[in-house]
Amino acid sequence: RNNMSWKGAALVSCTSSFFSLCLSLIFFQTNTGHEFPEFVKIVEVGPRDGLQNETEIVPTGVKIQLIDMLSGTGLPVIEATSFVSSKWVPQMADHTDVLRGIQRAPHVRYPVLTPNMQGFQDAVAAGATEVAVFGSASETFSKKNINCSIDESMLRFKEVINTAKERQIPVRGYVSCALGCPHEGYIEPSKVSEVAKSLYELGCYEISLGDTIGVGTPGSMFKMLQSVMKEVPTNALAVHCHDTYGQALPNILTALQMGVCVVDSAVAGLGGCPYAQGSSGNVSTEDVLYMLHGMGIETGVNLAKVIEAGDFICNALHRETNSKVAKARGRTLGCVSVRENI
Ligand SMILES: CC(C)(COP(=O)([O-])OP(=O)([O-])OC[C@H]1O[C@@H](n2cnc3c(N)ncnc32)[C@H](O)[C@@H]1OP(=O)([O-])[O-])[C@@H](O)C(=O)NCCC(=O)NCCSC(=O)C[C@@](C)(O)CC(=O)[O-]
Repeated sequence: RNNMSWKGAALVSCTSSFFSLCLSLIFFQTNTGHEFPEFVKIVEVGPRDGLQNETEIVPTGVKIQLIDMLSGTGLPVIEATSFVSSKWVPQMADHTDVLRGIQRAPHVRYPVLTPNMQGFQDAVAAGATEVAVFGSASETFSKKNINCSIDESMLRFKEVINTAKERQIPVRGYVSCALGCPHEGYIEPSKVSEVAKSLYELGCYEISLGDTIGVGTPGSMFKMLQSVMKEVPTNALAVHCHDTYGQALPNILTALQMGVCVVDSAVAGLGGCPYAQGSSGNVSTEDVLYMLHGMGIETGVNLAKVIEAGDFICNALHRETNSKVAKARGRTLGCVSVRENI
């Protein structure tokens, strides 16, 4: 009887979640007038965002092999490492060896994080051809993450972006805490749009809006994007969702429906930010691909090969994958269409 009532409750809960998701999508559709995009660009952040929070140092060879495996999956962008202080993030201390050690595939871009001129110069010396600066919509997070205020960070980024322009190096920009801050809590959408606008005007070609601690919902994602889209063209926006509250896929779906067609994700759902305690990994690349392919949205990425790369890194880390799709793949689900998506 307990089992039956549990199943009944689960069914009611799933059915009501499904209907509320459908209702919210209909609401968003009528309010945004957008259809889903036909193609979505996936930015794989596993080797950087995914690994930066690991307490045990991951051998450089493992990082290189992971990136090389991901390079063979059809992913167009793989964020390889970050040129930050090794005192702050020891896991990324081998950035130069990683960047020099990977086999670059011709159609893949390998951006690296550069918080300041020192990081930029080291990255270029190591062979970086694309970089990313990372700001925050929260003053406190900015201080804790990069040791300066938002205004100071913009001055540093301006120098990086201007030098990058001279060398024709594209720069991506991140806005952390776009849907909440581990220290300040709620962040006004207007603050997110202000920081996104500054980065865009400085010359970042794409602005990735990070739900750093994974607290967002389709409701807050909708409001935040509505505000940002007044300042930055939609085709220059990306979403970067962590899955702490299990909202990453619905949040991404909301963004897609509003016209965003760039999604950051991490193989095996690795990750977390060293300066955002308790936040879980990024949304898994496998789960995003499964959803997109199931909707008929093209990505050019081979999901089965991403799952293989996920198996590799999870074995190396002695860890179970965070990807629901990778977990489900090993089971007999008795449903042909599920396998077709893989
Ligand atoms: C930004 C800094 C470097 C400022 O750090 P600082 O201590 O304020 O820097 P400083 O300019 O005062 O210099 C102090 C020392 O740091 C060195 N230094 C200075 N710059 C560099 C550099 N680039 N690389 C290596 N070393 C550097 C510098 O040479 C000096 O060395 P010392 O003389 O003491 O030996 C520091 O705060 C830092 O490294 N922070 C790391 C932040 C980080 O990596 N956070 C995680 C990534 S962000 C994230 O995960 C969010 C995101 C992007 O994924 C999106 C989302 O989910 O929201």
